[in-house]
Order: sequence, then structure tokens, then C-alpha cells
Amino acid sequence: MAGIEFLKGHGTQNDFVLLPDADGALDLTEARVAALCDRRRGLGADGVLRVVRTAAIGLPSEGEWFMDYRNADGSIAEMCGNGVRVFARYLVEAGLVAGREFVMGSRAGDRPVRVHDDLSVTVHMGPATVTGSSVTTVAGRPFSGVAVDVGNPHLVSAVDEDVSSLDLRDQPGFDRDFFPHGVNLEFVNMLGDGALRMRVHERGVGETRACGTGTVAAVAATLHLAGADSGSSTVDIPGGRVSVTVERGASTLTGPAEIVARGELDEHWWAGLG
Ligand SMILES: N[C@@H](CCC[C@H](N)C(=O)O)C(=O)O
Repeated sequence: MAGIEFLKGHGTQNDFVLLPDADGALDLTEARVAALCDRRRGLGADGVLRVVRTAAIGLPSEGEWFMDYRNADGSIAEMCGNGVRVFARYLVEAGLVAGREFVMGSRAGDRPVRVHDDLSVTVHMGPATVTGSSVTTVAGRPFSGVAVDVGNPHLVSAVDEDVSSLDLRDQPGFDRDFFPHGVNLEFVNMLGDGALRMRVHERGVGETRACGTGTVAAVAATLHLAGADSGSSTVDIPGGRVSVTVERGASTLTGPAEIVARGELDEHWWAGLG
């Protein structure tokens, strides 16, 4: 029985299983995504990127290819900034796009990308919009934060202590009335010259080593706290470094994209997950 093609990749160690599925034939249930992402009973990943033609998924986009993103728990999210870079590199290397500048679809809208000669990728991430303020609690301690919408929801807390000292193993508390669909929680140290250090607890995943949309949210939030609405910054996350520019109504994210492995899923295992 033929297997199902997969690739494994990561962007600043935010890791993904890619499932090439041009015609949208895979039945990608929540249970299958959760099993694939499980680091013991599956391949292990923070999320799944289904590579599907826009025409096959039936969602609006000018792009030929659509990033159908799922979190490790099987939930659907609107956007993934690290995933988009890995997805773009895959499209280029698989010869599925002409050239290195193209538009990809996502549930948060179209994302123009450019794959550079060194295979890092710049993504036009759209607006990063400050939507208010709220509070998160880590181990019972409250941290106030700036809420930012980057197509998906974020709450960014600038903290005085070194972010590496925070215990993010458990789900931090947040206001479910403010974030009825959940939220990604970023904790940030401002290092001077606009540089940031960040850790993140992602909706639908837990702590990850990087979150691309989160880095854009972090730059937008810290600019907001400084009374500005545009600027550029590097953001250091446990998995590496990205560069972010935020302007009024637009933002870009540049960072690495790696493909680590490719292979076939066992079809009996897949079928048994239902
Ligand atoms: N890791 C991603 C964000 C993935 C989606 C997020 N967990 C959500 O539920 O909104 C990134 O790199 O942006």
C-alpha cells in the first residue's frame, strides 16, 4: 500500500510536518493532526502545514497555493509566520512556483513572500493591530500586556525579569472574555536599540521555541508602549533570531526556513487514526 508523502521542517525551531496534498484529497482530521504532532506516538511537531491548491481548498486567495495550518492539538489557526517561511521554501524547492517571489494564501489573508538566495524568507505579514490591553498570569503572578492582532490573537507582556526565568510549562491564565478563541502569549525583554528577547506560549501547542506572528506582535506592542507605530527590530527567541519591521498597516518578517527530512507515512497507521 502506498504511503502518504510528508516532509519535516522548521523555522527558528518552530517545527512542522508538511503534507503535500495539491488536490485536497487527505482527510486531515483533528485526531490525525494531533497524532502526527505527538513526539512519541507520531513524528512530532508544533503544527501541520497542508500544502493544498487554493482551488482545492475553496478559500479566497490570489495565490495558487494555500497554507492550511493546524496547531499540534489539531485546532485550526489563521496564520503561522514561521510555517509560512518553511512552506515557501518547500514550494520553491519542489518547483511548484515560478520564481522566488509569489503570494501564498492563508486564513488570515494573502501573504506575499520572497525566498532569498540563502533560502531565508521574507514574508509580508499584513497589519499588526493593537486591539487593547489585558492581563495574563504565570504561576499565579499577573503580567499586563498589549493585545495585538496579526491575523491571529496575541497578548504581549514586557517584563522586567529575564524571560528565561519564567515557568511556561503550564497554560498561563488569560481573560476568556477578551480572547474568546484563545490567545498566544508572548513575554518580552527589551534589550536596547529596539532589540527584543522573547518566549512564547502558543495557543493549541504550549511553549514553542519560536512564533513568527508572535515576534511581529512583540515588535508592534513594544513600539506601541514607546508611543510609536513603526520601527524595525531583531527578536531573539530560544530557537534563533528573526528580523521584523512594523509600519502603519503593514509588517514584514525575515528569518530562516529549514527542510529536515522527507518520507512516507504508513497508510495503515493513518487509516487507524480515523
Ligand atoms: N507558530 C506560529 C503560530 C501558530 C498559530 C498559533 N499557535 C495560533 O493558534 O494562533 C507562528 O510562527 O506564527
